[in-house]
Amino acid sequence: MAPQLTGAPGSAAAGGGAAAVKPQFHHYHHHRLPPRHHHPAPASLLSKLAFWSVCSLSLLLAFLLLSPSSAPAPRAVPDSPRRSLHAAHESTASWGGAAWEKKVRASARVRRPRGHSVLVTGAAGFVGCHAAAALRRRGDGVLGLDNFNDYYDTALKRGRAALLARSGVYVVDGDIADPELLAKLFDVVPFTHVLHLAAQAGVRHALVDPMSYVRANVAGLVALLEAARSANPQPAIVWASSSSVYGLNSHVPFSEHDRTDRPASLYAATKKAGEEIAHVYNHIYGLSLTALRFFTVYGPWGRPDMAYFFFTRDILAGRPITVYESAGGGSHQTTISRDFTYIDDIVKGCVAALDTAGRSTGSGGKKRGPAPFRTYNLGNTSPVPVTQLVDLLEKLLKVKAVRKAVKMPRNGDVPYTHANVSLAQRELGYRPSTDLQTGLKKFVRWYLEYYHPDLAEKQKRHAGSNGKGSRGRRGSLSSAR
Ligand SMILES: O=C(O)[C@H]1O[C@H](OP(=O)(O)OP(=O)(O)OC[C@H]2O[C@@H](n3ccc(=O)[nH]c3=O)[C@H](O)[C@@H]2O)[C@H](O)[C@@H](O)[C@H]1O
Repeated sequence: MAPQLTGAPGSAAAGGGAAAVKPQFHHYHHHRLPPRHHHPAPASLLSKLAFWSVCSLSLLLAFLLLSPSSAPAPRAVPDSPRRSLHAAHESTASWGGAAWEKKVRASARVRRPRGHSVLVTGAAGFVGCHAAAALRRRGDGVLGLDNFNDYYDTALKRGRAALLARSGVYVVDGDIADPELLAKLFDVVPFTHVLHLAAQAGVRHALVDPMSYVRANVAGLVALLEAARSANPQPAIVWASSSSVYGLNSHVPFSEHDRTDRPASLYAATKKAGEEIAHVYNHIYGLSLTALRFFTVYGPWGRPDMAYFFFTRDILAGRPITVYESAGGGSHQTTISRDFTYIDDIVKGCVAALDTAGRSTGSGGKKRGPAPFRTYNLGNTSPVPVTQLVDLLEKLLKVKAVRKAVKMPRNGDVPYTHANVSLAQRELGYRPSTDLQTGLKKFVRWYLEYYHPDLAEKQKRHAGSNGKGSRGRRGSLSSAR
């Protein structure tokens, strides 16, 4: 039975709990202070002094109790659920306790011979939820981890997690930057692999909130690698880097041998930093590490901050869309293009990377021999101009877009991406098979069913009367069927 996913936006507001303990003394203080020249009787003065001392002490106590750094939690197994209160994302989620551990173990239990036990970080994210579902479908043990932050609509993230829950994948509500939680997870489950997809994504948003990129993509990655290198056994790690590391590289198609030292955005710089950090952990601790450079991934259950997604929303609402049309000063390209890659192709690449990842060699925090260190492009190999993306959306939505063509601003975007995937093809058997038109059709069908079920129904009836009927798949993560 398909879940109803069109409800109100999620209520999991990050950091909302702090307001409840904020002292509201300002007005009280102001109104009750005695007049300046009034001399109260000694007894009354003493009782006032006592009253304010108690207030100050309570405030100090409340501050100390709620401050994460002042109350380091012990590494011991907590009997009752614990609240995560970490600076990177003030998750109000609780974890720990016997019932929680049972759920964690059940989710990570392998159900096929020689299957993997995989921790998927960012499991309530776009790629994370599809990858977790695919691994679970073939019988791998899968545990999700996600902090459900509000970078975009948390209801969408909760919806993805709800679907995963139905297929037996539990998504722990917690942060990758929470070392105690990570240590606990590795204590409870001897993960063979980590698919690390939790990150602060989005190229342009880095102009707005640069520190969120440093926290998630640098500090968060280090926290995860620290936990993995101390784990016994050490897992093999496959993680999401980005096509954006190629930055101002003008040699096309982009190959893994090309320069990646000229990023155009802070997002790209943090992903590039991640690749270097990963090398350190491979070199010192013998962790098996594979970086996958994703090229503009799109599809059902996608990210609302990406152009194909918000273009769809705005076209349907009759709002103008801004289409970047020329690079202005680029050496060889004038058309802004992307190597748009369909989610199912990316998931196949992730699964193949997990299957082919050699083992980590360290134990007890020490390297015992060389471990694999790999980097692969996962793209589609056929760039499409953004103007053509809009043409396709107009056709599929049957609505004309109100286009505002502008020269690409200097906002971190690069003019052009194009993947050379021959290395992934050779070593992972990666062969992208979905062109943009086919993939967008699947995205649009999902989008309408999720956000505009009436419109979806109308389109279906129309297609049915033309002999092209399709069965609704609302609430399903298997987008390829
Ligand atoms: O491959 C990656 O590593 C990255 O892919 C994605 O970034 P991008 O390729 O930039 O995708 P996206 O924002 O959808 O813009 C698509 C096109 O629309 C153009 N664009 C964008 C906005 C706008 O208003 N107008 C416009 O023309 C824009 O100039 C661009 O040409 C992920 O978001 C990122 O997290 C990272 O994973």
